[in-house]
Amino acid sequence: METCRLAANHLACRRGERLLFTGLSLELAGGEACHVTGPNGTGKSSLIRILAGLLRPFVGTVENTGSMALLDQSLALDEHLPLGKSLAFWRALDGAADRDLARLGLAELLEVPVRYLSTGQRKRAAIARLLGQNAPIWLLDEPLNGLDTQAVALVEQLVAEHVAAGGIALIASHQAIAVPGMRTLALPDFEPELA
Ligand SMILES: Nc1ncnc2c1ncn2[C@@H]1O[C@H](COP(=O)(O)OP(=O)(O)OP(=O)(O)O)[C@@H](O)[C@H]1O
Repeated sequence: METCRLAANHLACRRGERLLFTGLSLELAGGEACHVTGPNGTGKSSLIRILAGLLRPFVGTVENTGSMALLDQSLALDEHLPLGKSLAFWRALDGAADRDLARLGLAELLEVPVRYLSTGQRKRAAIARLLGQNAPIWLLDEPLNGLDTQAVALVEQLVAEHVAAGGIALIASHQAIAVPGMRTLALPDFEPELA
């Protein structure tokens, strides 16, 4: 896997008139995972979006070496196509074979239109897309939502494998997630006054 690094320098995040967090710095090298925790509304998803380059920080900078793949609540698959064809669209762009479809329990669902997939099946499909991107840096926003116990264990295993192979995983989740050696970053539950 290509060398990777992800650093956030003195980030502050403003949403509307609220300052969600300030002075947030982190640095992750290849082989490291971080679990971002915090009560509802503290800014876990906002942090992930800032790191992904989808939201401008109020203050601070993000640096990354290596490409990033984002897993969040949106599913970037054509709802009207069967799952297999929808994944094939991205496979043609990524130039990589779909990985682990059987392991994700998707092999039997390739003929099913994406719009008919259940919540957990949609999440599994999103994970297939994540794997297909072959990105060294994973940004995962609530990756366990909607998954059954077996699938939760599979995600934990996939993250552990990714990190063991030299990748980075940053995971925002309310739920406990077991990955060996993973650090925790707890977002504070407070609202600093805007200057
Ligand atoms: N576009 C927006 N404009 C104003 N406020 C916003 C916007 N998007 C989100 N917020 C607010 O920012 C705060 C943080 O939202 P965010 O989704 O980052 O929190 P979270 O920690 O991921 O929450 P949860 O645990 O509920 O998923 C919330 O109070 C939310 O209402």
